[in-house]
Amino acid sequence: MSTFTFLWRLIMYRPMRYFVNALAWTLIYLAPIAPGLVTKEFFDMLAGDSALNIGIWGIVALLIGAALARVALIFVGFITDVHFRFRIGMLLRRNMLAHVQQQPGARAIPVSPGEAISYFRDDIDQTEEAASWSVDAFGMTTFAAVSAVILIGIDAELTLYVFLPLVLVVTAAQLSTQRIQKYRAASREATSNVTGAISEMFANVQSIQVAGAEKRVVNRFRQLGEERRRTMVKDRLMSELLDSVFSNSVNLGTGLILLLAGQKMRGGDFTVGDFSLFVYYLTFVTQFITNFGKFLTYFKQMGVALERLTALLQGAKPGVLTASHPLHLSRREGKFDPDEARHGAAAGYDTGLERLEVRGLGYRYPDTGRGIADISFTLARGSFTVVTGMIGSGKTTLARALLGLLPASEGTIRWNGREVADPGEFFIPPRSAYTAQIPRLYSDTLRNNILLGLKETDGNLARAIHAAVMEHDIEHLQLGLETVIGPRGVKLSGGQAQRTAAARMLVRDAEMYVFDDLSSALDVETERKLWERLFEARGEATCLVVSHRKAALAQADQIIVMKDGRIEAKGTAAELLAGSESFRQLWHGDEG
Ligand SMILES: Nc1ncnc2c1ncn2[C@@H]1O[C@H](COP(=O)(O)OP(=O)(O)OP(=O)(O)O)[C@@H](O)[C@H]1O
Repeated sequence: MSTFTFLWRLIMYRPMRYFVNALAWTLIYLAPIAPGLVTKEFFDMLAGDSALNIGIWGIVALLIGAALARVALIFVGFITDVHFRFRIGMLLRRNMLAHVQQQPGARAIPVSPGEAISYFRDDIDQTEEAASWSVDAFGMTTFAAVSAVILIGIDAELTLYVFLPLVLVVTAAQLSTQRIQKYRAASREATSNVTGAISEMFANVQSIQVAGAEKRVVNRFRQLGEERRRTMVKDRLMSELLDSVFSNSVNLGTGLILLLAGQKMRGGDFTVGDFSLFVYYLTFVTQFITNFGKFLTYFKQMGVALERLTALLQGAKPGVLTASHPLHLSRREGKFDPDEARHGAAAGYDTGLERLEVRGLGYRYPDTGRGIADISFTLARGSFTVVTGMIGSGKTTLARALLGLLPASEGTIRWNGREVADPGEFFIPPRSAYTAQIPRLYSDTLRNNILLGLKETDGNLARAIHAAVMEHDIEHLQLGLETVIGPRGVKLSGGQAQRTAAARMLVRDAEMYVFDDLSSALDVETERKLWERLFEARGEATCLVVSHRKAALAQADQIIVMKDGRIEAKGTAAELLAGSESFRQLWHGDEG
């Protein structure tokens, strides 16, 4: 999609609001025409050349009236602008967020969350800015055209002589924006290198001291500081130079008018009022050129923002960004109903799981070409299935592709015989719940981390905590469930973090529980208790568990042994001990 099409589609999202905004700002930009003409009359009156006969107070009243009208227009203009630009920003953010949420969970965004936030904030701000300035560009051009007609009417030659060099000077300055962008980018990068170095130094004080590297680190920091100084000086020099060109061009223009007009005034065909009108409009025409340049810069930046936003869509059509959706800002658009939005994918399925069939499931990571292929198995209601295998054999990939957290490239999944079209939207509570190998915890209380917004009812929290073998840990925490566990749960041990995630999963009633290597940070005794309690608590629920631990394998109705992304063997522990060499190794390896 071209930048222009992007802008056009955004405008067409709310064309009436854009039109009203454009009208308001065109009037605002046209407003100085009137005081310019009044000022001309004032000077002509002093010189006795005035055609209007309204006296000095009449002129003062007209000037005040024109100023007040402009203030009122600007007031209206800001309201129309805010309504238009924030709707565009909200639509883009809404569409991007909806797209990210529809992506398979493990690949929702192709960048770090910090970077994604900068796309949502800065790139969309940039786009809003350009769309908003397009209105100004239109208004300013109209002003320039009207004022040019008036000035040419007074003196075409002077208009040309005065405005042409001015246009050339300011345009030349605008053309150097590319250079200023280059300097700006370099100074930004140098600044982030310096701040990056500061945070690395603070994070690694001990390693720096142990390696006796203080001097080298300080020298490197000096180098980075020096680089930053150099790039900042260039950046500032260029900006100041441009600023001075813009602000001085009015003075230069006035000087030029004086030189050229003096002659004409002596001849009597150019009045003092004409002179004042030229000078008055000159300021606004200069502003027009500066601001038009600004719009061009914003438009270019909008192109960059569009590229970045499109990259975040990971191959989806850029049209996703501008698709029209209600923002639920007015009563007419109605209230947003999250349940209606969420459960579309599951309509028509029975919730109770009788049988889950997976046939020929496959997924390859685009960057390594590794993954899983030809995975087929069946889970019966209430069964306990363990997926096992060596490190890197594809166990996690299997669980994630099944749940739609990775986009499976082949295969089918059937829930009670009916094909699941979108596993990512389908496998959510109350159909299934999942604990990842590396739990995602938040800097909040333990209680909120487990409940994640769910209501606490009839001891559901206590039961989940008991099943996840967490009750002793909570007793030993000074604030118990109200303990704030720090960013990403840093105040918890690895095992506590995993069991918190397990409790989060178990507090949600689900037909199917999927655990990815839940026991990797648990001691043998805690793990034994965990499986025991889980068997007590889960009732009819079906479990799919990634594990290599005997405590889990021994309980399994079915074990799937993975090797190099494929199923190597399937069966109970006894069958596999008799028939699978890989399984024997895993089983005895756990003893070791
Ligand atoms: N995000 C990723 N990008 C690219 N390749 C990946 C990614 N994650 C895993 N792989 C590769 O896919 C293969 C299967 O990995 P997977 O994590 O599913 O194995 P696993 O059996 O769960 O391993 P572990 O026991 O260490 O958890 C491995 O060869 C791994 O290198």
